Amino acid sequence: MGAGAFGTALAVALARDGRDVTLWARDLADMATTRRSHRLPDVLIPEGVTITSHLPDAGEADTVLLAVPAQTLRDVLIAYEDVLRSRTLVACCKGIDLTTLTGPAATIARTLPQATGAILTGPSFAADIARGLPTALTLACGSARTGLALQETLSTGTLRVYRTTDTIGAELGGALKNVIAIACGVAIGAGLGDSARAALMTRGFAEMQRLAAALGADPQTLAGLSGLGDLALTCTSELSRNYRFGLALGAGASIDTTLTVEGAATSRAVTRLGHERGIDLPICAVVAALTDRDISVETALQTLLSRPLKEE
Ligand SMILES: NC(=O)c1ccc[n+]([C@@H]2O[C@H](COP(=O)([O-])OP(=O)(O)OC[C@H]3O[C@@H](n4cnc5c(N)ncnc54)[C@H](O)[C@@H]3O)[C@@H](O)[C@H]2O)c1
Ligand SMILES: O=P(O)(O)OC[C@H](O)CO
Repeated sequence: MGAGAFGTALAVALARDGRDVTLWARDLADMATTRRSHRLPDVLIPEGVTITSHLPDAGEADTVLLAVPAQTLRDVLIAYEDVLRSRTLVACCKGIDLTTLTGPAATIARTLPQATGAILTGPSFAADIARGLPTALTLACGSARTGLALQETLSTGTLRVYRTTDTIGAELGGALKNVIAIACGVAIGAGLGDSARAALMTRGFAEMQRLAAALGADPQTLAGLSGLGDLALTCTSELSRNYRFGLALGAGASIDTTLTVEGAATSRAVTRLGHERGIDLPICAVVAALTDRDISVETALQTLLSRPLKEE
């Protein structure tokens, strides 16, 4: 579900590997004839993928990949409850819901408790997956048995899927790395240098670990693909929309508001979560304030540099 960049890339990769795939688009436009998503225009969707805007066309499909933005996941689950509630739902989005302050796996569990929920996350650009470039992902599912089955279902010759039962760690890693990527983009966009970016990545990772530990995640999960792996990719590549959003903020350039930039809303959500739980998340808070245009880059920098000195 979701024929944007990621949903299309996953459909293409899985169909190429022989899976029976139906790709659901909210708005079909001319996709069924052009066999292209306007979010991934260079990629031709193979005939093996059934493209539809009518969800019941998914028929008996027992696994549904939800590749919609994190802030829309809850609405999608509610709108299509009848079709989704008895299936295995794999959230492919990276973010924290602003209303409930929950990640995708927890959002599924709360909204459709009868469904089996899982999350697919980790360092991966849609364009790379669609081109068949080697990519490693994390599949997190509270049920070890379902996780094992999903790992088999979603792995292909070029997509290597690792599994974990730590859904909270996996979803926090994917959500928070986007916030830190915005901070890194701002640093580079404002000309603060690579050393500043390395500091933000490292201290940002400390914030990810702190929040994850407080919410009951396994610290090892954060050191894996869904945390450190995706942080490394997103904070260093101009293919990342979150990083590019930060670059534009830092440079004072115009922002492309049509793009999905998950870290913007998530910076606000995790800042609220931090306040509620009494957890210090200074980089996330600064990103939220910058995103809301509440502070300048200069103030953001001074805020971080003037904090009390501490042990690492
Ligand atoms: N693009 C990537 O490289 C990539 C990689 C890994 C994970 N992701 C994650 O996948 C998620 C989706 O990202 P994307 O890149 O595909 O975004 P996108 O903007 O390319 O596509 C989003 C899709 O969701 C659809 N959509 C939006 N609101 C909807 C709603 N209310 N109901 C139904 N459909 C709706 C849009 O029509 C669009 O087709 C994000 O959480 C992102 O972090 C993306
Ligand atoms: O373009 P971004 O910033 O949403 O990043 C895409 C993926 O999450 C990278 O793993």
